[in-house]
This record gives sequence, C-alpha cells and structure tokens, in this order.
Amino acid sequence: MAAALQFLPRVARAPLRSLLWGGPVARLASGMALAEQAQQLFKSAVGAVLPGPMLHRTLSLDPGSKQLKIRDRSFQLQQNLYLVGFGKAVLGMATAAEELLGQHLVQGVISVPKGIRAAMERAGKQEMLLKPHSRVQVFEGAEDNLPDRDSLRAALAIQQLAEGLTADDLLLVLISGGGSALLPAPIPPVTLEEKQTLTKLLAARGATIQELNTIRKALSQLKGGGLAQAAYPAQVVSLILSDVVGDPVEVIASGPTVASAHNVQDCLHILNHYGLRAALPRSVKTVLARADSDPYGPHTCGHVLNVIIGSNALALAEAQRQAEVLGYRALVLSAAMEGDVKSVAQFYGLLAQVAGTRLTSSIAGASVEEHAKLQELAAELQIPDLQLEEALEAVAEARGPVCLLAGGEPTVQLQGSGKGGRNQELAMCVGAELGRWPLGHVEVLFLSGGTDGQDGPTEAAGAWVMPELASQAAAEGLDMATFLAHNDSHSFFCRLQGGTHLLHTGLTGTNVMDVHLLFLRPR
Ligand SMILES: Nc1ncnc2c1ncn2[C@@H]1O[C@H](COP(=O)(O)OP(=O)(O)OP(=O)(O)O)[C@@H](O)[C@H]1O
Ligand SMILES: O=C(O)[C@H](O)CO
Repeated sequence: MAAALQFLPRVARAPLRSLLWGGPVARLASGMALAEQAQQLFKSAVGAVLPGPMLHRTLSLDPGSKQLKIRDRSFQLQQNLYLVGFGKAVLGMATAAEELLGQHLVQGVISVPKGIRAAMERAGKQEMLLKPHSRVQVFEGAEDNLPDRDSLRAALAIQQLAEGLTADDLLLVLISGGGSALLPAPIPPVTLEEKQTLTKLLAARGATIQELNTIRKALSQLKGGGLAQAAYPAQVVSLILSDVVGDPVEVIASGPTVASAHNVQDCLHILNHYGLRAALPRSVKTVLARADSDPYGPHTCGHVLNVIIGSNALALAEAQRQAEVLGYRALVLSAAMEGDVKSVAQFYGLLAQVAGTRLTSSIAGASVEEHAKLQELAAELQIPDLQLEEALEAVAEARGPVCLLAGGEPTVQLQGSGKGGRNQELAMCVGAELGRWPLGHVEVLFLSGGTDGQDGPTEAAGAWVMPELASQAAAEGLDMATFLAHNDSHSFFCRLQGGTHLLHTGLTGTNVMDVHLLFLRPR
C-alpha cells in the first residue's frame, strides 16, 4: 500500500495515453486490494469535511488590515468577535476557529454532545480539543440526541451572549447536525419536558427532519431565526456543516439564523398528519395561537450571512478526485440518496449488474430489461439530481475500473432488537442483492459508511461487501435472513470472517450523513 501511494505523484504526471486501462494507473488500481482502496476513499471523503480543513477553506484573516474574509464578504475585526455554536461537530469547528481568529475573540459559548471531549481525548484527536486557556466555554448535554437540562443551560448562556452584543460586534455562529437538541429554548409556557415529548412522538411516528424542525421552530425562542434576532444589531455570520439532504439552511439545526418561512397552519397540518393535534398540551396550543396573531411576523435576518462550509457533496467530490488518482473512472450519482434501506439496496444491486454488463460487453443492449427495472426503481426512490444515465454512459466508455459514488441518508424500518446501523444494514442487503446475479467477469465491492464514524449505536462506521457475501456467511453458519429480520447487522459483521468487513474509523468529529461507494473492476 505504501509503495502504491508513493507511486501516485509520478502517476499524476503521466501522459493521458497511459491513463487508459492497461496503463500504469490502471495497473495501480488493479494491484491494490479493492477493500483497501474503498476504505482509503471513504477516509478521504471524511477528510474533506473535517472541521480544520473546512474552516481554513472558508475563513482568511489579513493580519495587517485585520479584515476577516468569508467568501466574497469582509468584516473588520477589532476585539469585537464573539462565537457561539451547537452541534455534534462544533467542538472541532470552535477549536479551528479559535486557532485562526483567537487574538480577536472576546468570548465564546458552545453546546456539544455529552462526553464528546472525553471521547476525542480517548481517540487521540487533539486537533478537536480547545486549548487549556480557551475563551470558549463548553457545555455538554443532549444525551441520545434529546434536549435536556444541560443543553437548556447552554442555550440560555448562548442567548445571553447574543443579547449583549452591539452594532460594532460580529457573532460567528458554528452550526452542525444535532444542533436542534443542543439548543432548546422553549417559548413559555411550553416546558422542556413537553417539547421533549412532542419531539419524541413525532420522530417515532416517522416525521421527516423538515417536519420535525418546523414544529421545533414554532416552539423555540432561538430556532427559526430567533438567535439572529437576539444578536441584532450585531452582524452575524453562520458557518454551517450540513447533515440534511439538499443542504437547506432553514432546516439544519432548525435554522437559528434563518427567518422561518412557516406559519401556524403548516404546524397544525403536520401535527394533524401524525395524529397529535388532539392531544397537544395546552401550552403548545397557547404558543401556536399567539404566533398566529404575532404582529411582528417572522424574524428578519438581513444582518446575517449564512454559509454552508461542508456537505455530503463536498465529501463525495474529494473521494471522486482520489478515485481518479487511483485510476478509476469515478462518477457521483447523487448526494441525496434517501428511502428505505431495502429499496436502496435493490437499486445498488441492479446498478452493479447493469453497469457490470456495460463495462465488459460490447453490446450496450445486453441488459435492456435490467436497465428498465433500474430506471423504474430510481423513479420510485425519487432521488433528486440522480446522474444515472450519465454514469452508465461513462461506464460503457470506461472499459476499465469504475467507481460510482453517492451519499445521503436511507432509513431503516426497525423491527428487531438487534444491534446495527443503517450503513451496515444497507451493506448487508446490497451484499445479498449482488449475490443474486454474480458478475463473474467483474470484481464488485460496495461500501457504506457514516461520516461521523459511528453507525447507529455501534462502534463501526459501516461495512463493505462483495457478491460472495452470502456464500461466505453460509460457510460460517451465519443465516443472513435471520440477522436481517432482527436488524442485527452489526452482530453479523462482527462474526463474519472475524469482523474484517467492518469499517472502523473511530469518531471523526464531523458529520455529513453517509457515503456509498460502488466499485466495478474487470478481472
Ligand atoms: N439495530 C439497528 N439496525 C439498523 N439501524 C439501526 C439500528 N439501531 C438504530 N439504527 C439506525 O441508526 C440511526 C440512529 O443512529 P445515530 O444515533 O447514529 O443517528 P444518526 O441519524 O446516524 O445521527 P447523525 O445524523 O448524527 O448521523 C437511525 O437511522 C436508526 O434507524
Ligand atoms: O439538529 C438537527 O436538527 C438535525 O441534525 C438536522 O440538522
């Protein structure tokens, strides 16, 4: 592996003609074990959205003029910088921000998940930890991603800091997934417990994150632009790491610096849909009724700059670049893969078959029927911006190793009480699909991993599989159907071949949903 990597700079300068299948790059792709390359590409995807690189890409400070540049905007710093943040990736983001802008930072408050500092210390991730004399105060809370007393205290401290700012100040807001639970500030008389209960009920009944956060915004002082309002007249810059498909700033962490476009009717519609309207606590009804007659309307956010600094698409773009360096024809299918894990697995299984046939057959029409089925399945999944036909055309032209990349967040219908995560379950289901149509002439591998490094309540980030999965399992006496019926994908992979199919990264300190990699390599 090390030898192969040392080879890369020379490869990058190689003339185009030698990049064709059979040239040195392709030999490199064929020489390295597929699984090793898949894990390497997953790590490069995560590496592109780590807090340090993201902030360095976005912010620059001119030490002479003390101008802070963010995209095409400049802000004058003069001991007027404040920082707040909330989310699972915010500890590392705050550390990077303080490293870059520390001499101008007056004060900061962040709300991060319970135990995250100890976990980062254990993982040896010093770059994610604030220095001992940091000006940033850290609150840990929201165990199990639910708002609690600790995160309520954090939200209050953040609110106080924001409300004390003046027109000369600049507030840097660091936002990442998990931010909603880490910034609870229910509008009285709604209590924390009532908000907790409503959130849990909506989530358990299958409400989407868009629906959940519409309700959260209506009942919160800080969500839906409330934080930006509290900081007014200070200028506000929000740096946002997206964990939602499509990167909608008004949804991520419930858009605390984005004016809410929703009204009370939207909320009532959602509550009705999930059968929760009749049983609403009186306090919630009161707050919704009050919002309906609020003469000031939604918060205005003209003093705010919202910037997406990291996303699934960005992570995929980096993995695509690295795959090309390794000699693959690499294509991004979509950064918005959603839907039931079983349907998504069927999609990847069929895709491998259609693409595999195109890769080796001179007759593109060899898989017409499967191609039609694939299109049908893609239409059912309703994946926006899916580059399916473009990818298949490129595969047909490639005649060499191909890597198809996608990202998003499929869902698992939990039925059993086993141990698993959506990435491991997806990998297992794809493995089963791949085994149904063996492509003898093409080596195939599929990897699915959560970019936060933790797939569900397990220690693994995900798993990788090949078409031989079912036969390998059978040889070890493991019945895949039974494991799947119990949502027990982690136990399955732990037992299969001594756990070698598991993807282990440890907590990464970032989170842009999941990454899926499908490799096809002619033998
Ligand atoms: N036994 C299991 N098998 C499959 N999936 C599971 C299992 N248990 C939990 N999950 C899935 O794991 C997810 C919850 O895991 P986690 O706490 O990592 O949240 P998350 O949605 O991944 O958070 P984040 O947005 O930070 O990635 C849910 O999608 C849930 O359906
Ligand atoms: O915190 C939240 O609201 C979710 O993670 C989506 O950003």
